[in-house]
Amino acid sequence: SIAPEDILRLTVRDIPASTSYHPDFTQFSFVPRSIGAGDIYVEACLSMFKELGFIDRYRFRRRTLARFLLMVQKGYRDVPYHNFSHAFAVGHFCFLLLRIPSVKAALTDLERLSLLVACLCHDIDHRGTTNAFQLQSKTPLAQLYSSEGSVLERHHFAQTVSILTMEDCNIFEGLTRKEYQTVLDNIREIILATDIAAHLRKVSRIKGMVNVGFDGTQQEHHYLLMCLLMTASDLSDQSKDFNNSKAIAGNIYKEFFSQGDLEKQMGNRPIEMMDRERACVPKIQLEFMDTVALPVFDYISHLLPELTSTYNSLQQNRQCWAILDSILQEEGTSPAGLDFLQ
Ligand SMILES: Cc1nc2ccc(C(=O)NCC(C)C)cc2n2c(-c3cc(OC(C)(C)C)ccc3Cl)nnc12
Ligand SMILES: [Mg+2]
Ligand SMILES: [Zn+2]
Repeated sequence: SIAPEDILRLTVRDIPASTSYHPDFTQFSFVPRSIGAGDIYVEACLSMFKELGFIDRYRFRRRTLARFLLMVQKGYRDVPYHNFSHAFAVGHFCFLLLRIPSVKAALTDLERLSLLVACLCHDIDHRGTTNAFQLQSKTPLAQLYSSEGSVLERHHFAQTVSILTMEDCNIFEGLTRKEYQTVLDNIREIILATDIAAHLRKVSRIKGMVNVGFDGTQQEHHYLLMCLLMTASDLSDQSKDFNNSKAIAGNIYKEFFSQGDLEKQMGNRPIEMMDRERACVPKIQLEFMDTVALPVFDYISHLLPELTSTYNSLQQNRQCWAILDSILQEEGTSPAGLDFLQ
């Protein structure tokens, strides 16, 4: 175990290259970001579709799938957190979930296909700012979608559909009309489920499903399970070794604090979480772990016992944040910027 004061000093550099930690792509402890950058992502995505049997089952043309994946990768912006490496990490975790026998038994093949595609596409063209920012700043996206809500998520879905209409990028061309409609309906619902406000409204229904046990004859349970697998994948960075989680949190706060700076320039006062002068990162992380991340992995590990060790990693990470928080309290340092996260 790491001594508390050492946690502050640990940096991502101190940890041996994460591949030495995570020898195997098919383990939940694998750190997807450790595979580097560039087109290797597309290769890895192709092998995920292959291994899940989707290429054969839905007669994907490899060239079409490769072009689709390249357009998805290109669709992401170079922002600190909501970039393609986040999408790939989310897709990889989803890939591991979809291989679990009880998930294969619970969901239809179309639902599993919808989940993997939705994970890779769920944050396409993210600008590194929140839905609240879109509305307050009356951005073009807000002009488009403010009346429906989930502004960013509707845009992520719209971008996904537009890629499918591009030259030789429609991976679903081999599906029947009914299958095509079902997959697009699923992908829309799954991407909309990644709006944190929508998630918080829905989480009690997910808890209800966990209490009574998954019932495959209920469409509502299929829908709630897909949402739960999506949000767990979206949060999966927090279930890896603490240095990965800490580094990822650092990227998220780069986005949050840049948004806060922008809001100040626009004459608006950012909320504390976005204000680099006021935010206490470990405190926000503790609250986020307790109110959002831990419940998601608590529920999913009740449904899928294979996720127990993942839930335990989140709890360990939560403890690391608690230690960081107490150290910063004792030191009484000014609200911590991001330096200790580097
Ligand atoms: C490490 C980590 N810290 C975070 C700290 C705060 C917040 C935040 O938005 N707080 C304000 C709320 C409580 C009113 C989000 C954080 N977060 C996310 C995240 C999750 C999302 O949505 C799902 C997946 C559906 C939960 C959507 C967007 C994001 Cl950035 N992913 N990782 C993180
Ligand atoms: Mg999102
Ligand atoms: Zn995401």
